[in-house]
Amino acid sequence: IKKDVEYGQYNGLPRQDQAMQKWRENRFGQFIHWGLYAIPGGIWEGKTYPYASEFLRGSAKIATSTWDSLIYQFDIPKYNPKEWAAIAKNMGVKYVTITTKHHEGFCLWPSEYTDFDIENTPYKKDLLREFVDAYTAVGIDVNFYYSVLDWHHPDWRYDIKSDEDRAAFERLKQFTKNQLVELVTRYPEVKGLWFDGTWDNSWKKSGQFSYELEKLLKNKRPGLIVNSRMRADEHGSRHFDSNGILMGDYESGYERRLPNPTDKEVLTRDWECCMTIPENQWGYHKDWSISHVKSPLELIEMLVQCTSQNGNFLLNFGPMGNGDIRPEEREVAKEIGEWMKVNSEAIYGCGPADLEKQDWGYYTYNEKNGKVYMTVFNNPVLGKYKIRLPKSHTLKKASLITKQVESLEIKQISPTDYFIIPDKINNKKPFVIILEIVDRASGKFHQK
Ligand SMILES: C[C@@H]1N[C@@H](c2cn(-c3ccccc3)nn2)[C@H](O)[C@@H]1O
Repeated sequence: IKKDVEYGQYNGLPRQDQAMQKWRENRFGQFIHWGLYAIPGGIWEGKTYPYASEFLRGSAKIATSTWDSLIYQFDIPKYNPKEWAAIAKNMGVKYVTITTKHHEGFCLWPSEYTDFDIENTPYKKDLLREFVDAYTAVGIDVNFYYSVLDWHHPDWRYDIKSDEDRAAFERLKQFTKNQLVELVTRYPEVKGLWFDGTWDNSWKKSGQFSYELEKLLKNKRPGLIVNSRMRADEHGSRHFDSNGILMGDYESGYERRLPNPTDKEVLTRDWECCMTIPENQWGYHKDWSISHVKSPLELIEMLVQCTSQNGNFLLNFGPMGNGDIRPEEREVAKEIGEWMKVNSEAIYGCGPADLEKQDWGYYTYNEKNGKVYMTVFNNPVLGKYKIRLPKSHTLKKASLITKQVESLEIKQISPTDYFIIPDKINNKKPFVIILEIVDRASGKFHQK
C-alpha cells in the first residue's frame, strides 16, 4: 500500500533530459578527495594509522583546534590543476567529482560563510575556480562533492534532543543552504552535486528541508544532477523514499562495492559506484603498503561491469598535501588510459545489452549504433566463447574491435547458442569483440 509521502521523490525517473543523458553516457569519472587530511596523510606523531586517512582526526584522537591549525600548512606548492586535468583526460574519464568540503569542514573555495577555507591558507587563491577552469578546458564535466556532516561547525548536531539542538541545527541547515547556493552560483559550470555525510538522525529528521533544498538548487542551476544520498523523506527514509522510490537523480549507495554481476534490479535505474584504489583510502595516505592496492586490470573490470549494468564508475584519487599526484596514481591513470584508447567504444554511451551473462566477461550495448560489445576478461579453457541469444535473434558477425574488417569464425550450436572461435587466444589484457546481432522478427539490430 502506498504510504503518504509529501517530501519524497518528485522527479520523473529515469530523467531523459540532455544533462542526464550526458551524465549517463559519460560512464567513467574521477573522484578527487583533497583537504587538510592530505597533509598528515594517515600518519600522526610518527604513528601510522591504518584507517581511512580522512578520518585521522578521530583515529588519532586529535583536538579540533590542533587539526584545524593544519590550515596554515596548506600552501600546496605542487598544485597544478592543468596537469591534473591532463592526467584525467588521458585516463579517459568524462567527468570529475571533487570534495569542495569533506567532514572536516575545510572549504576548497573562498566561502562567504566561514573562515575555515582556502582564503585563510598560505595559498589564499580560489583553488576550486582554477580546478573548474582546467577540467572544463579539456571537456571534462565537473561535479562537486559536499559533506553535510561538518565536524568544524559549532552548530553541527548528530541528533536533535533539545531545543538547543534544534536551534543550533537550524543554523547549520541555513549555513548548508547558503554554501550550496554559493557553490552553484559562483561555479555555474557545475553539472552535479554529490552529497555525503547525511546518515545522522539530525539530517534524517530534516526531510522537508532537504526536499526544498533540492528544488531550490535545481531552480538556481537548471539541469543540475544530485545523488540519492542527499535526501531523506519526512519519515527518515534515505536514498529511497518510504514508498521505495529512488530520491535524487541516481542511486549512490555503491561505495567501495559493486552489485552482483547478474543483478538485474539495478538495470532499472541510474546508479554510480565510487571506488578507492587501496582497500579503503579516500584521502591521501602516505603508506599504501598497509592494504591491498587494486591493479588497473581490477579497476577496468569494475568499469566494464558497471557499464554492463547501467551504472557509472567513479574512481578515486587522493592528491598529496603539497598538491602533487602520487606516482602510483599516475601509473594507474596511464594504464587505464592505454586500455581506454583502444576500447572506450564499449564504454562511452553504452549500457546493458539484455543478454544472458557468460563466464568470459561482460556485454555492453550502444543503442545508437545497435552494436553489442563483449569484453573478455576470462579466456575459456574450451578456446571458444559461448553466446546465447533469444530464438528470434541471429548472430551475423563478430570482429575484434582492433580488426573490425575481419570476421571471427562463428558456429551456431543450437537455436539459441553460438561459439565464437578466435584464431588464437593469447590475450594478456581484456579485449573487446563487436557483435552484430539481428532480430529476425524486426530485421533490425538487437534492441534492448
Ligand atoms: C565517499 C566516502 N564517504 C565517506 C565516508 C564513509 N564513511 C563511513 C563511516 C562509517 C562506516 C562506513 C563508512 N563515512 N564517511 C568517505 O570519507 C568518502 O568521502
